[in-house]
Amino acid sequence: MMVPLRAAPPPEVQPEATVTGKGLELAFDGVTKAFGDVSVLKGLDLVIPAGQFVAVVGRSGGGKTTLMRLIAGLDGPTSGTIRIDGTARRGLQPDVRLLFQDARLLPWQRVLSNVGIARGPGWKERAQALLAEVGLADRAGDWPYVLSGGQKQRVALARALVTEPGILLLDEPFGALDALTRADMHRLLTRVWRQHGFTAILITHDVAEAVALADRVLVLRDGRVAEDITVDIPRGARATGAPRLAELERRILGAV
Ligand SMILES: Nc1ncnc2c1ncn2[C@@H]1O[C@H](COP(=O)(O)OP(=O)(O)OP(=O)(O)O)[C@@H](O)[C@H]1O
Repeated sequence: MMVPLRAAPPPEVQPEATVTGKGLELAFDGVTKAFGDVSVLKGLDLVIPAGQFVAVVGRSGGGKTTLMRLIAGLDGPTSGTIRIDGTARRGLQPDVRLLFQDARLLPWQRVLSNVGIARGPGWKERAQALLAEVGLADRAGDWPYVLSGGQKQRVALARALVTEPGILLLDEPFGALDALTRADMHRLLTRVWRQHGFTAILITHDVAEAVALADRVLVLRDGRVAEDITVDIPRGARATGAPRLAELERRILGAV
């Protein structure tokens, strides 16, 4: 039997992202983090809806990595609560994955095994499919040392996605790449974010990167969110350098 096709909505109301809705909501209630006498985060109140792409910018030492470590469960807040989909976060959780500036691949494992690090039934097929998604289908049998920096980051991205995380934390993942490779990675990340629907939190020093990728940019200053800026420009229009984009960049730079 033929399944009737649903009529596509007119282009002007078509949602920009085809998110499958696996992202998790992240909430901070009065989150404080102190190291000795120094408060790095000072009572953060924030809700990041499921599936949103948020960039966090701020000066060096502003607490960005500390924030990531708290979300990842690598460290706990001094006071306050972090909730993931309404539940207080405790310790490491498999639905939150991290991507760092260095790919951190296991040098003694081939590319396929690096991606399929969480074994289990069907892991090879799953790892192979993810390698294809990041454009490395033909590199499954290679050792990590033969890959370029950008290719290593693609493998790390595939590995992060293998457990279908609800939240992906990206701590300056493209900082070490050249401009062209970085632009390729931006396109790839946008594509997989749409495809997989995770909530993305990207730390970056690069304001242009923040407004190119995110729905929302948080400026972290003196342990607080100094600015919370919505990037109200469709992604398709961002590459062309819309005047509104330059205006947002100036505003963010001013706040940093
Ligand atoms: N384990 C720790 N013990 C003591 N102080 C710490 C610890 N971790 C971080 N800090 C301090 O907290 C402050 C914020 O550090 P954090 O790494 O979060 O900043 P950042 O915004 O990520 O900086 P960068 O952009 O340079 O990576 C810094 O002053 C740092 O020295």
